[in-house]
Amino acid sequence: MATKPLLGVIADDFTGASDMASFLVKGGMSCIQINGLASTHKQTLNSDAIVLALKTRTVAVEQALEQSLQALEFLLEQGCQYFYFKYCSTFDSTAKGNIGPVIDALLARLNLVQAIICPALPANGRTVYQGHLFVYQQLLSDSPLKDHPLTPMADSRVAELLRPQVAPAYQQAIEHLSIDDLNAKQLNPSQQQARYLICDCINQQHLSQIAQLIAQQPAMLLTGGSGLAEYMAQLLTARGNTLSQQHQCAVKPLPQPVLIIAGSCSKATREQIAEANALPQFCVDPVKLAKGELKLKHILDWIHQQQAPAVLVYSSQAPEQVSQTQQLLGQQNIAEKIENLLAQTAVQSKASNIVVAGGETSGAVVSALNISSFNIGPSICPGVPIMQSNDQRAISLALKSGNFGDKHFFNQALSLIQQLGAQA
Ligand SMILES: Nc1ncnc2c1ncn2[C@@H]1O[C@H](COP(=O)(O)OP(=O)(O)O)[C@@H](O)[C@H]1O
Ligand SMILES: O=C(O)[C@@H](O)C(=O)COP(=O)(O)O
Repeated sequence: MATKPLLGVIADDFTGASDMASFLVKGGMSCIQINGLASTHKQTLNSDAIVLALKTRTVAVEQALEQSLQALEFLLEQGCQYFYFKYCSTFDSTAKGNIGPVIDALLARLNLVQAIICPALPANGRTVYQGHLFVYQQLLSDSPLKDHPLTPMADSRVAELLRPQVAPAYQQAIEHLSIDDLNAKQLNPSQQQARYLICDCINQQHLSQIAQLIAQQPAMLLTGGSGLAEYMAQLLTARGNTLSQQHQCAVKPLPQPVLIIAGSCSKATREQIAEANALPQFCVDPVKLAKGELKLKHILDWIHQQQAPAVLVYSSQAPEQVSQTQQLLGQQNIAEKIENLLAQTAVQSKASNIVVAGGETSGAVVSALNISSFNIGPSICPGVPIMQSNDQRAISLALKSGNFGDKHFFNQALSLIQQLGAQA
C-alpha cells in the first residue's frame, strides 16, 4: 500500500487549482487543494493528489520563481512522486511571462530534462492543432482572450508564446507532437530529446493517448491545463496504490443566501451576469471606487437589505470600458483596488456560500478569507467544483475561471448549492 501522495500540482492561480482538482477527482484520485504557501505548515496529507494554489500568473518573474520553488519543496517533503505545473488552458501570461521561467526552474530542481506542454482542455473548447491554440472555433488571438485586462493574448502559436519566456540556451529546444505522431504511438528522436514538447490535442481520445505516451517515457515534468490531469490520474491510480477510496467529498452548504462575486471581465462572465438578471445585482463603478465615493460599507449595507436566495456583486465591464478605466486609473492599481474591495466584501458579509468569477479575483477572495485548504465536491460545469473549507466555518466556495461555464452558470451554481444544502 502506497503511503505517499502520487501527484503534486503547482497551480499559478486559484481557479486553475480548483479546475485541476476537479479533473483529478474525475480521474479517480482523492485530492486536497492547499491555498497559498502560508497554508503549507507542517502536516501530512492523506490524499492521492495535492494541488497547491498560488497567485503567480501576473506577479514579477522573480516572485513567481521563488514561490513556485517553495511550493515544489513542500510537495517533495510530502513525498509526491510526479509533478504537474498547472497554467491556463489559454496559456495566459504577461508579456514577460512566468510560464517558461517556472518550467525551467522546476526542471532544474527535479533534475528532469523534458517537460510536456499540454494546455488543451477539449471539454471547454480549448484545443491545440498544428501547435496553434484554439478557443472553440477561434484562434486564441481572435478569441475574447485578446482583450483580457491583465494578460491579453495576441499570438496563438504555443511555441512562439513559450519561446521568449524560456532561458535563451533552450529557445530552440521546442518540438511539436502532431496528431499523426500521437497515432504512431511513439516519439521520434528529436521529440525524445526536446526539452519542451508541445502536444496537439483536439479531443478526449488525444488526451488519453498523450497520457499513455508519457507513461512509456523516462520521467517528465507535466505542464499545462487540466485536461491531461484526468487521464494522468486514471493512469497513475491504475499503476500505484491509492491512499483513499473516497474521491469526491461530500459538500454540505449551510442554509444561507449565496454571495456571487464577479471580478472577471470575460465575455462568458458578462453573459452570465446578464442571464442572472432575476437576482439583485450591485455594479462596482471603478471610477467611484478610485475617487473614494464607493466604499465597502455601501456594498455591505446593500447586501444586508436584500431578501433573495443569492446576490451578485460585480465589477465586470466590456473591453472598451476596461481600457478606458485602465488609462484613467492604471491597470495594476485599479485591478488591485477592485480585488481588495471584492475580497473584503466576501469576508465582511460573513457569507458561507460564495461563488467567485475570475482567477485573480478568486485568489484575492480565498486569501482574504484565510482558508487553508478545500475538499473537492461535485462540479457545476467542467472545471468548476463546489469546494468546502477544511475548517470549522465550512464555507462552500466555487471558483469559476473567467471564461468557463455557459450563460446559465450562476443559476446552475445556485441550484446545485441549494440541492446540496437540502441533502445536508
Ligand atoms: N471594470 C474593471 N476595470 C479594470 N479592471 C477590472 C475591472 N473589473 C475587474 N478588473 C480586474 O481585472 C482582473 C480580472 O482578472 P480575473 O479575476 O483573473 O478574471 P479572469 O478569470 O476573467 O481572467 C482582476 O484583477 C480585476 O480586479
Ligand atoms: O486552465 C484554465 O483555463 C483555467 O483553469 C484557468 O487557469 C483560468 O484562469 P482565469 O481565466 O484567470 O480564471
